[in-house]
Amino acid sequence: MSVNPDKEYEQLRVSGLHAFYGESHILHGIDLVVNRGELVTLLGRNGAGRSTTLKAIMNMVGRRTGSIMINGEETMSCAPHHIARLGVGYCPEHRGIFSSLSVQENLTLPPVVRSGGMSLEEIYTMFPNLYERRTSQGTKLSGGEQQMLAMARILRTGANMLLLDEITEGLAPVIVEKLGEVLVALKEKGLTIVLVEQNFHFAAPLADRHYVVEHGQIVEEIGAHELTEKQSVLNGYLGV
Ligand SMILES: Nc1ncnc2c1ncn2[C@@H]1O[C@H](COP(=O)(O)OP(=O)(O)OP(=O)(O)O)[C@@H](O)[C@H]1O
Repeated sequence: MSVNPDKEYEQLRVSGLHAFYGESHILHGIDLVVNRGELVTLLGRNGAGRSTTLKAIMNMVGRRTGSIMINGEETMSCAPHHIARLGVGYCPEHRGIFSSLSVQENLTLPPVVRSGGMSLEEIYTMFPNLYERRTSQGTKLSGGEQQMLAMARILRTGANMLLLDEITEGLAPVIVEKLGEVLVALKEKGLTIVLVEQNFHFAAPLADRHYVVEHGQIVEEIGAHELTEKQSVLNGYLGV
């Protein structure tokens, strides 16, 4: 797959983003920037608004106001499939696979929304256990295999920016470690990753920067190099 290696390129800019579920006002002016090739986390307590931020970027929540620029293009009025065509792949919290289909069918079914998607061969090299389970039905897969399949489906679509929501949730440590290796490999390919993650020990060594979300706003931005110095501030926000 080919990805622009220019790391200075600003791929995502969210400004003054408000989002609502019906009458509930959930996001109160989110501001964040993600550059090409960066891995950025959204940290915060349960209910802070991290998942809603990813859904709002995809235009998958109710009413929104503000601005979302992807590759310099304003996308507030774009449908989710248009946003996918701009290279954004969204992996929701509860995994998006077709459980009645086999692994291989799941990997060949998604429409290639843009050029540069990973070939089946590349996918099976990155996820050897999916190759071993290629004829197994989605329902027969372990949680970890389902998570890998969900990510693999997105990589098939040619996405170069991944919005990943709680991908390690409920998975065994050995699978979490494997997912970490996959994220490192994707970063090396130049992909941009926005990670909503409860498992800070998983996210910390992978991330370039962290945004802390509280009550639907970004309340702190912490660079990887500042983590030690700001650990107590971060712990305060996360309630640990
Ligand atoms: N479909 C929905 N309808 C109404 N309110 C919702 C909906 N989804 C989420 N919310 C509310 O929006 C707020 C933010 O939820 P969100 O899922 O974005 O939080 P989060 O930071 O990702 O934490 P969590 O890990 O709990 O999901 C919460 O108060 C939640 O109850």
